[in-house]
Amino acid sequence: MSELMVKLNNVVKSFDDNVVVKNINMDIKAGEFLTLLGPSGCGKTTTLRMIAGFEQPTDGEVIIDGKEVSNIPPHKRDVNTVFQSYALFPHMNVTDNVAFGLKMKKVNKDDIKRRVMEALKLVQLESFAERKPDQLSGGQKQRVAIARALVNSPKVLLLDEPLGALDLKLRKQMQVELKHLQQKLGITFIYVTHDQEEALTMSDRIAVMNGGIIEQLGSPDEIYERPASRFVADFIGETNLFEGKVVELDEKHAYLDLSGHKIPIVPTNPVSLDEEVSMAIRPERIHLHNETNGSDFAIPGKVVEHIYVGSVIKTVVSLPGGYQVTVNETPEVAHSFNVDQDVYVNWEPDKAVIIA
Ligand SMILES: Nc1ncnc2c1ncn2[C@@H]1O[C@H](COP(=O)(O)OP(=O)(O)OP(=O)(O)O)[C@@H](O)[C@H]1O
Repeated sequence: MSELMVKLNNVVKSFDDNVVVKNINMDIKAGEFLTLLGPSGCGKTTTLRMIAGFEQPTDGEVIIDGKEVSNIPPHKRDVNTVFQSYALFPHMNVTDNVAFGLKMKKVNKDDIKRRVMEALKLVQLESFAERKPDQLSGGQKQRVAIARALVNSPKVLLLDEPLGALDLKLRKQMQVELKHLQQKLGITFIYVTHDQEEALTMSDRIAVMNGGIIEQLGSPDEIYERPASRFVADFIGETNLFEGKVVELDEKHAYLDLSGHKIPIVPTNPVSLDEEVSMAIRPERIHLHNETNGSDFAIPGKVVEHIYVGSVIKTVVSLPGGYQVTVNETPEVAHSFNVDQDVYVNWEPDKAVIIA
């Protein structure tokens, strides 16, 4: 997976005076599943459309498989796009929808038939070949759209919120199917979504975008466990954020002062004495205790409420300095602490991250 497939080189896109993609650089490897993730309006779709060829960069280069393609139209690039809206031809049956691109390219009839059947088989729609789009469910329509893209054997498949119109259960099922398909075919997938759970489930790497820039590019694990910025920590999953001053440093730890309590952290980036920093800790990394238990540190607090969310309970605890933290625990553990009870919270020092 080391061969480079798509390269974005200082790519900028403006619409009139509005710069919506600001100097993006990104290397996407052959066979990689890369997701552009971010809130509405952050520039994900515009970035994808520049790779597809539907938009031209205002500045910079788009390189696909070693070739600069910025001025090459979409149909001459080795890429295909799957849209949320499916974009199927309503008057054509499934076979004709999937065959359309190959017919336009004047591929011979036998090859078209074979390739269409192969593509329908990949998405498990062989028995639906004669149906029209309005005789299919949303998930089946999206499978047709995927088959229509795959039939061209593109080097890169671009997917713009392809599961956005499906209900939660079907979306989860299709996420797994799409990931398996991508692994089986070994095609580079570039996937746009604003759904962080979807991105974490499917991707080899995620580019978290915000305001036209990439805030962080990394594996789901890196993005989740080591968010590089406050925005990433906040946008991906749930997190507890603290502000504090570095009051002590030793070989392994930095110690933050949080309203008079010294909190040890294992910093991944160098920090200096007296520096004001932000610290993020995930709810599932915080533990509740009745006593200090002689641990390295324990912050006293009071249970505010329990929130039920299925298999975990979110316990909100007020801490000194006006902070409130959310702690995820199993129902058994959470229920052993009552609302208004005095408690202690702590975590492993290496589970907290210092962020920019
Ligand atoms: N053709 C256009 N003309 C003018 N502005 C545009 C055009 N296309 C996109 N924009 C603007 O560019 C910004 C980024 O849009 P883009 O569609 O890339 O965002 P997105 O991250 O994909 O958001 P969403 O998740 O809502 O689709 C938005 O402010 C949008 O209004």
